[in-house]
Amino acid sequence: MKHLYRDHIADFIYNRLKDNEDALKKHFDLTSSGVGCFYIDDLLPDDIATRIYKSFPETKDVNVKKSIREYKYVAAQMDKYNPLLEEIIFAFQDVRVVNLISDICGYDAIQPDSNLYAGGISMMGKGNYLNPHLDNSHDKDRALWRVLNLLYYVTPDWNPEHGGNLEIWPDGLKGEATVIDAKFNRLAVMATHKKSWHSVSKVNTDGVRCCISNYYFSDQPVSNEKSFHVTTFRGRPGQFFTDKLLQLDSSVRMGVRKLFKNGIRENPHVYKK
Ligand SMILES: O=C(O)CCC(=O)C(=O)O
Ligand SMILES: [Fe+2]
Repeated sequence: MKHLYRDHIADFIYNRLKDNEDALKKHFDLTSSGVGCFYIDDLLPDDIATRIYKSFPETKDVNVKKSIREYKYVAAQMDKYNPLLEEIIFAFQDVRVVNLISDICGYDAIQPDSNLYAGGISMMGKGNYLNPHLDNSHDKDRALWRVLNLLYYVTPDWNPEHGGNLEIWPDGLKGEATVIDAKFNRLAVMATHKKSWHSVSKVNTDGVRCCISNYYFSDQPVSNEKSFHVTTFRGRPGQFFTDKLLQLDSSVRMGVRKLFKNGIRENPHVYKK
């Protein structure tokens, strides 16, 4: 009974993906030599997507992450917010949705992450950005590999000129970026591995770019990589000094994690139940 609503949302997600399965498979397959990805628009009926957007908290009521790496607002402790947010997040963890997305991407043994380690909701307002980075390779206990990133955007009338575009760098930061703008009611799915560089361009409008975020994990990595990496940031093309600083920052954090498996402080970005 309790999960009726998330089941109902999952039905819509499942059906929309299923109806487009072949095209999505083709797209993921075509991109997977670089960074496998696909996106699908009109994921949910417009009124549900709008209600999800309206249920986002204000940025003052979530956690800010602000450094030269990134500047954005996040929350994973979902029992503190409008319950619809928890329903939509966990709809993406419905076993039918997880299995269908695994199938589309050609991955086996995928599991969602009920701890919302680095998942949950994210909000980006004017001046917010995410520098190019690789997501942490693992889950919170470093037992599973992070293999897919699901980003569902819900801000009405968001367009590419507002910034906040997802940029994927299949040929690295010296190559061209594939841009997926954060269009209302769009789900973007991308592979995460040791070469899946991605970023979010600076938001330059007064609105807030709202996103529902989920990661999927597996006991096997996407490519034949063997070792752990922390979330690793770089400068954008042209940001020479930022790039040097971020490379140093990543190697220091990597060094710490080699010494102390779980880092020196507990990562606050999880859902404590
Ligand atoms: O918000 C997005 O489009 C990307 C988010 C992301 O890459 C991250 O949180 O690691
Ligand atoms: Fe990321």
